[in-house]
Amino acid sequence: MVALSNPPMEQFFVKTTKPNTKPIIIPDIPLIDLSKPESKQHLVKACQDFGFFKVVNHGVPAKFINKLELEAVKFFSSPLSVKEKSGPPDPFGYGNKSIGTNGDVGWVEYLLLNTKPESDYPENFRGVVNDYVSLVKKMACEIMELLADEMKLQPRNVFSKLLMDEESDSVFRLNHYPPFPEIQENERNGRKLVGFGEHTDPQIISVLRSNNTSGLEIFLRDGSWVSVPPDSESFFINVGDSLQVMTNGRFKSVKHRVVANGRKSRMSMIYFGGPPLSEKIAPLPSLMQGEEGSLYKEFTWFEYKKSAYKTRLSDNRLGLFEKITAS
Ligand SMILES: C=C1C[C@]23C[C@@]1(O)CC[C@H]2[C@@]12CC[C@H](O)[C@@](C)(C(=O)O1)[C@H]2[C@@H]3C(=O)O
Ligand SMILES: O=C(O)CCC(=O)C(=O)O
Ligand SMILES: [Fe+2]
Repeated sequence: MVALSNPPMEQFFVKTTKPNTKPIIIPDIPLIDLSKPESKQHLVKACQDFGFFKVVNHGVPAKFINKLELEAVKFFSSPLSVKEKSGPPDPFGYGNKSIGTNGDVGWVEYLLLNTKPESDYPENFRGVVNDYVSLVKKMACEIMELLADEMKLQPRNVFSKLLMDEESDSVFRLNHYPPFPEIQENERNGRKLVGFGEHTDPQIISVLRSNNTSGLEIFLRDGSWVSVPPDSESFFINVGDSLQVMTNGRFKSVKHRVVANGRKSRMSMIYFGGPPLSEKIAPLPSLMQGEEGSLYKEFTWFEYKKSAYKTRLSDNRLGLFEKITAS
């Protein structure tokens, strides 16, 4: 029998630019209060400036979040041999340390689930995941309708209908980042342990909720990585590559990553809202002004996804679809 070896530990680290420095805490992470009507302008600005924001007063009852978190804790604390019965992630299922199929590794174990009804889920997850996903999808749709309103796009469900479509190709992910005790020693040497390497999400919108353990970092346009303070009662939203294309680059899909924590486990749950496979991903005609041309070649979500899944996490996936413009 051939023993499967773990990837060498060196592969799990990234160099930090300045050793011995504390992570920068994002100064003003855009905060959207969904109970306030003026959130619309704020939302558009957050999508343009950061591609990332935090949502409060979101209307998702804590009971549904807690139930799912409890099942996730139970699942990840079960023996590896039990978890592996739900793997490998091809593309759905349990995965451990290896992300995707192109050589990425991370200090993480996870469960990737199809959000389509009747999908095959590990025991105890079916009801809780379905309840959670429907609520979070509803919130994502509300956000996208507010965005459409503010941008004067007709109909106002121009984005949200893609997630509501029966054929919507959405994914749900549970990530568990175990603590890594030797982290401080590594940080002193200017190295961070990567939980989930830098990347952008390919879909339209991602809705993330985590426990109160830090780790998520976003990449700002000034070239710095900033740590996002965790908040288990809020949701964090990020613009995906497809929404960047549909807005012809007005909204930015944010580059983000997760670094491991020295003392505590981080647990996150993410809904990735995607369009149907056959959907053409292109700038919305009603958004284009004057002589403005599309920045992107034409493609369907199926074509983008197929290409994206051949890439490594940190690759610029959209680059392949950008039009080359003469300057
Ligand atoms: C390395 C990879 C993992 C990923 C598929 C890919 O080839 C490139 C995109 C990755 C990503 C990032 C966002 C989501 O977590 C994810 C499920 C997705 O749709 O694209 C993952 C993919 C994955 O883990 O399979
Ligand atoms: O686990 C997290 O906090 C973020 C993970 C992530 O970015 C992803 O799964 O695409
Ligand atoms: Fe992500």
